[in-house]
Amino acid sequence: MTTPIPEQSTQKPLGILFMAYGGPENLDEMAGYLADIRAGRVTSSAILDEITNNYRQIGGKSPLPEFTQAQVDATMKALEATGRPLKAYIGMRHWSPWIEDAVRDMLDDGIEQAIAIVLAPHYSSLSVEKYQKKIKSALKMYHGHIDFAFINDYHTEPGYITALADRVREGIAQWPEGERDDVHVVLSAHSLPVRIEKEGDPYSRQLLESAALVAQHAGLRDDQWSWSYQSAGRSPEPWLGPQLDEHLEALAEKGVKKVVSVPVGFVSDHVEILFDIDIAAQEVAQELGMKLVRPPALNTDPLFIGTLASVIERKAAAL
Ligand SMILES: C=CC1=C(C)c2cc3[nH]c(cc4nc(cc5[nH]c(cc1n2)c(C)c5CCC(=O)O)C(CCC(=O)O)=C4C)c(C)c3C=C
Ligand SMILES: [Fe+2]
Ligand SMILES: [Fe+2]
Repeated sequence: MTTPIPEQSTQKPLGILFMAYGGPENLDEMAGYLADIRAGRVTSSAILDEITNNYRQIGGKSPLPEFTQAQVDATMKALEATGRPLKAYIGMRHWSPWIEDAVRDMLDDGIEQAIAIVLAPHYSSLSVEKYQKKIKSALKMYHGHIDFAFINDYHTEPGYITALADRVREGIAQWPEGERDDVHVVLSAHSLPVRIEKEGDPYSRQLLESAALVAQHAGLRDDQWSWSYQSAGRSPEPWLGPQLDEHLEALAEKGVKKVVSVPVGFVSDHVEILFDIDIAAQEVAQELGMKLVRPPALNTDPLFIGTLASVIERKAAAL
């Protein structure tokens, strides 16, 4: 008697490459990490010391790899319902596990078709495009071929917007009901050099689209929120502003005393939030006599994870 062989799917898994900025696992890795971010330009010891000290104050390592892993696990769980064989890979732009290593693993696994998504909802030639270029150059380097479909942006997705609007409401709710009308919400994102504007980069337009939608969904009055950039790089060229510290000063001059800070360009809690907002901006706010509340980043918020799963699913359906 022969035992029937269970029917097995012969469909090859679709690779899903999740990409993020990358962060050091300990302070000894800082010099190498900065060398990669600064494309080999020498980092002065003053800047190295300053940034190392920032990381020391948030626990001596970047929390980004762990948040990324948790976001990927949750998204893959949400995608199980599609019933399609999928395989997740994680590649970082500026530190290990490198995007190039993830592409190598995908080639070794025989992946033929894949979707690439950056854990950053807004497109820029200086961010998302650079991640995509790394995939292309890794394929060339390994003389391999994978048919990649790129997700460029997802900055107006309803789940992402609603999750951020929830954060805004959570922040405002820190004040007693009678005081909430006086709370001002500052929405922000990573600054980039001003030159991107002349190059027709969609980054700032997309950010302002997200911000306006978040404000609308949170039911904010037009005068109850404003936009600011943050975390400008340490290079001599002009960066998009206003920067968060000067923006807080301008708000204080207008009499604002209660502020909720919600960074819309970052999807997890890492140094640009944990140091740049929770320590540096908080210090400025206190000096100005303001109370500043910063609700947690999206991290594994089910609405955000649902957004990632939905944009991936839609891309997969269109292949
Ligand atoms: C939209 C673009 C960028 C995002 C998002 C971003 C996130 C991010 N950055 C750091 C840490 C550092 N960034 C640094 C410099 C730097 N960052 C960007 C863009 C984004 N970063 C640019 C264009 C630059 C300048 C690079 C250069 O050529 O000089 C640095 C280096 C020191 C400095 O210039 O401040 C650090 C450190 C993290 C952790 C992060 C989170 C996702
Ligand atoms: Fe950066
Ligand atoms: Fe930065």
